[in-house]
Amino acid sequence: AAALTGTAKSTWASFLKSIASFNGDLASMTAPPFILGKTSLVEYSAYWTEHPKLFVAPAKETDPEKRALAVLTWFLSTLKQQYSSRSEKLGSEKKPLNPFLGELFLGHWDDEEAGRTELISEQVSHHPPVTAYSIFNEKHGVRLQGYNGQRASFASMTITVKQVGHARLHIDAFDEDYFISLPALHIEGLVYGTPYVELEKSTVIQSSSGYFAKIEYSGKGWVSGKKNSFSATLQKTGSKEILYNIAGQWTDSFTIKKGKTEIDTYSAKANPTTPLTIKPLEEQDPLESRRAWAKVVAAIDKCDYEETGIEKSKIENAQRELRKKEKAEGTVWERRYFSTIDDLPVVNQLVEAASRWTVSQGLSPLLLDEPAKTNGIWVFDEKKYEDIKSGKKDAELKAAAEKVEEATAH
Ligand SMILES: CCC(=O)OC[C@H](C)CC[C@H]1O[C@H]2C[C@H]3[C@@H]4CC=C5C[C@@H](O)CC[C@]5(C)[C@H]4CC[C@]3(C)[C@H]2[C@@H]1C
Repeated sequence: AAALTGTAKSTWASFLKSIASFNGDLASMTAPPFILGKTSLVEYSAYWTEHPKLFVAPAKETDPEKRALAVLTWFLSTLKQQYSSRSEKLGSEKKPLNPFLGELFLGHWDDEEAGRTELISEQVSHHPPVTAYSIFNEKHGVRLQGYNGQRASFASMTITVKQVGHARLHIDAFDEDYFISLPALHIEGLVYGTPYVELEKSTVIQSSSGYFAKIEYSGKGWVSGKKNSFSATLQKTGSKEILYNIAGQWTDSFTIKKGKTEIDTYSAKANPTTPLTIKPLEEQDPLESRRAWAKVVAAIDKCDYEETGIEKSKIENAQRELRKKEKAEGTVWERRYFSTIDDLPVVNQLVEAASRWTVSQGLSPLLLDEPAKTNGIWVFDEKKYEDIKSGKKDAELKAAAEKVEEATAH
């Protein structure tokens, strides 16, 4: 990307100085106009399933080992979308819009083979920011749910982000669960004004069928020398035998080896993503992200940063007003699709099993993230979903939307 020049260069320099003293909450930072993104973080859940065929593939594998490999392959295919699609489309990472409490992102992918895969993403916490999501394909009985927040720190001109939360895949046909931990990342290229994500350290996938995958990330100048690199292994939990070795670049292609024999390769280029379908803005609920941020996005498109600030403040002031009212009434904002639970037994033993590996590598044991870090352990609430689908909650939804619209209007 072209190096920064003129005012952009000076605003970026002062921005970097401000990051040096930031408090860890990325969302609270005011970034220079050219780095402002037009996408809310609540939309990022969609990156998990832009390849519906790969998402449902495990449901067709009757052999548990091959099914675990299909899950690992799907997970690896999501990394490019999650962590580099904005740089590819926009030339660099951008600062996401900071979702307000209750902000929704709803959509689906239609694929001739996979059928319909539905996406529900909701900002379930604003302080700290936490996004929860549920993505499911009824035809193949494959469901992903999870939640995540970010803890950022800054050192030697690099922003390091640790993700809190986890993802969990369930395959109905085999009543199988996969615990998926989230990669830590750091932002490179800040000093040139073209920030991009590099993944680091390792993550694991632990299945209830007794398969364990670990993925170790490395970047340019590290062992592998190439940026966005990884190497992964799949083994039976507790066994030393490596069943499969997978290695390559998560932004490009990777090969799958059984022993010394290469049995498959995956290339992002050969796997185009399926577009997400969402409702036209006028049909969206006022809490849906693209409708809620439409005026801010329009102002950014016009490069009218004063108007951007005004429209953003309207949304932020409305949120402060709603929180104040709830405090006065002793109520809390009703999360539309998610609830918190005290414990997640189905995941605990997976986390415990996966921790045996992380501890054996001298890493810290995996935790199901202390609830305090994310204002609770968030799970998709099927009952809430059914009540909404049946229309039972129409009045409540309408009232919630009116509250937000009324608070934003003035
Ligand atoms: C205030 C700091 C700032 O604006 O710095 C300017 C730069 C844009 C760099 C910081 C931003 O970089 C973005 C990258 C974002 C992550 C990308 C992908 C994911 C995966 C997804 O499943 C969950 C969210 C996550 C972790 C994003 C979190 C927010 C990140 C780090 C943005 C930074 C503010």
